[in-house]
Amino acid sequence: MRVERLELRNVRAVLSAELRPAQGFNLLIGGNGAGKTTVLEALHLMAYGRSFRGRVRDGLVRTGTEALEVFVEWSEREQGPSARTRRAGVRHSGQEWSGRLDGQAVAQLGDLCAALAVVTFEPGSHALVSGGGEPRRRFLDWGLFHVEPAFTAVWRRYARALRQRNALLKSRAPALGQLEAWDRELAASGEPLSDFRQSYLERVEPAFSALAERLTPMFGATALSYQPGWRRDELPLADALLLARDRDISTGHTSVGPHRADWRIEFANVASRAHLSRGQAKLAALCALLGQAACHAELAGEWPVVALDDLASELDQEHQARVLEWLAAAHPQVFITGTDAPRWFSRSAGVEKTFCVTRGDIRALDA
Ligand SMILES: Nc1ncnc2c1ncn2[C@@H]1O[C@H](COP(=O)(O)OP(=O)(O)OP(=O)(O)O)[C@@H](O)[C@H]1O
Repeated sequence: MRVERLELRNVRAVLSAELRPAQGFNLLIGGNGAGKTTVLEALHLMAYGRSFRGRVRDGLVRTGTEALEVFVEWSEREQGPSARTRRAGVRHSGQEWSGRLDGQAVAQLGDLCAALAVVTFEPGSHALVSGGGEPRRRFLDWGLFHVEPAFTAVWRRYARALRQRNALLKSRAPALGQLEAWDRELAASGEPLSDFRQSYLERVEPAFSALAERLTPMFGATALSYQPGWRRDELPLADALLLARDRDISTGHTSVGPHRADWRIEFANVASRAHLSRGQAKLAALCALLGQAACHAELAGEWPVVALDDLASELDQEHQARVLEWLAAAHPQVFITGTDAPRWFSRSAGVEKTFCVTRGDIRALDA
């Protein structure tokens, strides 16, 4: 996947900008507060429906304007017979939005997000390792939305059943027949949902381990282990829901199921993730994200776009070099922001295009 054109209007400090990035490495260089991260946020918005720094209404729309606009044109499967150019645009006020994909209005933001695949590593990415389970579940679900056509329906069915069951539980005296009906729905969707997630994690693991060997050899051998959200090795979800029913009625929420699922990175030489420094947690998160990108390349037949925010301040030079060498060999389209170019580029001719960002103004440097 390769972004050919990216347009931003009224996104934070950027009044209006158009970028025509290259395949390979694209650097966005500028001073603090210049608007470099904003470009990655715009890409992320198109791929996830929100910025990695929060929702659109949390400050993404330029002050004094009504709505932001982002437009992306990208090519898909450039090498194959099904090569095509796709176009997506979104206008978002923070409250309301409208979007178009390939000339058609889209009904759900999710339809836009399913089209463009972007993997973003940013200062908050360590939450993938050191935070709660939510970002790790999102990690799995994002991958599956893109590579497993049957996943979305199963996910929606489970989410709906969970909402309904929780609403019923909150009524404190739920009708047993209704509760049983939603339990059946949860079990019927939760079992395949867990199968999808578990097998996806197994698919990510080899790429993750290969990267970890390269980036974090001091941690020793690695594994990714999945926790389904109930004792799946002992009983089916239907039984787990039945066993938890009295407790769930008294607490007013569903205590077992894939919405409580999680996964863990296990390193042979690290007793607990609490022993990881923040920088080490970031490295582990980067291995997971790039492992996911590599897995996506294998399953979807092409690389997602890779966005690395402020790489030089996140990793030391040795680790930057290892990451950049790996990316140079794999050759996805990459966007990297920084106040300066990572030093690795001074010894390699890897940069395809550099954009100078100054107070919301973005200009390509002539090669
Ligand atoms: N809603 C907004 N309207 C106008 N300007 C905004 C808005 N939100 C943020 N800004 C400005 O946009 C800039 C933030 O841009 P961004 O975070 O992309 O900078 P950056 O180049 O990545 O900076 P750094 O190197 O410090 O991380 C800041 O100058 C900030 O004051």
